[in-house]
Amino acid sequence: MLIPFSTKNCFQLLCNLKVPAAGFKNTVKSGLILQSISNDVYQNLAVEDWIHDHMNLEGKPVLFLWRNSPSVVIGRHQNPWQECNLNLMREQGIKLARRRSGGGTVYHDMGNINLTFFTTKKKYDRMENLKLVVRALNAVQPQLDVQPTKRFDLLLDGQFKISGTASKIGRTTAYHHCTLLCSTDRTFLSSLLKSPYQGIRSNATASIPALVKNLLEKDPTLTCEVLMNAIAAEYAAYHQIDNHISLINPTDETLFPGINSKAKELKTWEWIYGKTPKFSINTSFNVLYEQSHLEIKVFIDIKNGRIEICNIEAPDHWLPMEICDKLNSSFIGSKFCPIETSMLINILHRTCPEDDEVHSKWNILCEKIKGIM
Ligand SMILES: Nc1ncnc2c1ncn2[C@@H]1O[C@H](COP(=O)(O)OC(=O)CCCC[C@@H]2CCSS2)[C@@H](O)[C@H]1O
Repeated sequence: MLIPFSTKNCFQLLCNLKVPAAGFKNTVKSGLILQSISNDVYQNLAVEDWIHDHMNLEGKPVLFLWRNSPSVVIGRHQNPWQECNLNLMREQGIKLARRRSGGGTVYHDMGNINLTFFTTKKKYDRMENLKLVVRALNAVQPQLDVQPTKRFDLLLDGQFKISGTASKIGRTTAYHHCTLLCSTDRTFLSSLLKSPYQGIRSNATASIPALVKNLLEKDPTLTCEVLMNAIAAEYAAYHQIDNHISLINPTDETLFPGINSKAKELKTWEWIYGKTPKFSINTSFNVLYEQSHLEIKVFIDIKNGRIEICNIEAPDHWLPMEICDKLNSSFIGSKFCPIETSMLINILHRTCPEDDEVHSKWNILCEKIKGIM
C-alpha cells in the first residue's frame, strides 16, 4: 500500500521529524533527508522496506543516511557460506543480514556510511546519485580523485574502492543504496569476507572482491560526520530543499506503522540462511583416531538452508555403513546450522544409549560437519 505524502501518516511523519510546519511550507520544495538514530542493521534495512512499500515518492525523493554496528550484508541471491567466514562472525558477534537488493557482500561498521536514494522508478538514476556524492566529497576536499565506474563503484585514485552499489526496483518506486568507506576496520573487513569453506557448488551471485581504502586514510579531516553533512548539503542544494537532516527512530510505530514486524522478518533464520539458492558441498576431512588417519568424505545438498541429501562416508572398518547411514538420515530436513546439528546428535545418541564408541565416532563426525556450517 502506498501512503501518499499528504495523508495523515505522512503529516505525522513530518511532524515527528520535527520539520516546522511553516518552514516546511515555505522552504521545502520537495524531498526529505533522513538519518537513522539506530545502528541496528535489521532495523535500518526495515526502514528501507517501509519507505519502499508505503511512501509515494512522486516528486518527493528521499535520501536516507544510516550506519551500522559491525555486520556483514549479503545480496538477495547470495550464499553466506560462500561469501564470508561464519565461524569468525559468530565468534566475534558480527551480525549477518540479507538485504532485498541484489549484488555482492559488504562489511559495515560505524566507519562506513550507507546512503539510500529513494525515487520513483522513472527518476531512478544511479550515476546521478554517485555524481552527487562525488560533488559532496570534492566540496570538502577538492583534491580528492574519486570517480564512478561502469559498475557503479566509486574509486579513489583510480584503484581503491570506497563505495559499492546495489538497488531494488519495484513496481512504482525504486531505491539505489551505496556504502561509503570512511574509517572502517579494513583488516577485519577482509578477514570476515574470506570464506574458509571448500567444495561449495552453487549458482548464487558471487561478490567481486576489490582493493578498498578509507577516505579518512587519505585525509584525516574526512570523518563520517563531515561526510554525511556534506552529502546532505549537496542533496539539499541539488533538489532545492531545506538542508535539514531529520533524525528518525526505526522502531517508532507511530511514524512507520508495521515496521517492527519488517525488522523481525529480516532477522529470521528463514530469511538470512533459508533464502540461499540451492547449493551442494563436496569435500573431505582427515580425522586422527587412535593414532590412525581416516579420510571422511562428505556430499551434502542444501535447499532453502536445509539438508536435502546427506552422504557422510567413513571407512567401513571404522564406522560400519549402516551406523554411518543412521547419522546421514538424521540430518535430512534439518537446518544447515551448528546449533541444530548439536541438538540432532543428542537425539541420535538416545537411540542407542549404551554404545559409547559409536557416540564418540558420531561426535567426531558432527564436530567436523559443524565446522563447515
Ligand atoms: N563497505 C564497503 N564499501 C565498499 N566496498 C566494500 C565494503 N565492504 C566490502 N567491500 C569490497 O567490495 C567487495 C564486494 O563488491 P561487490 O561489487 O560484489 O558488492 C558490492 O559492492 C555490494 C554493495 C552493496 C551496498 C549496499 C548498501 C546498503 S546495504 S549494502 C568486497 O569483496 C570488498 O572487496
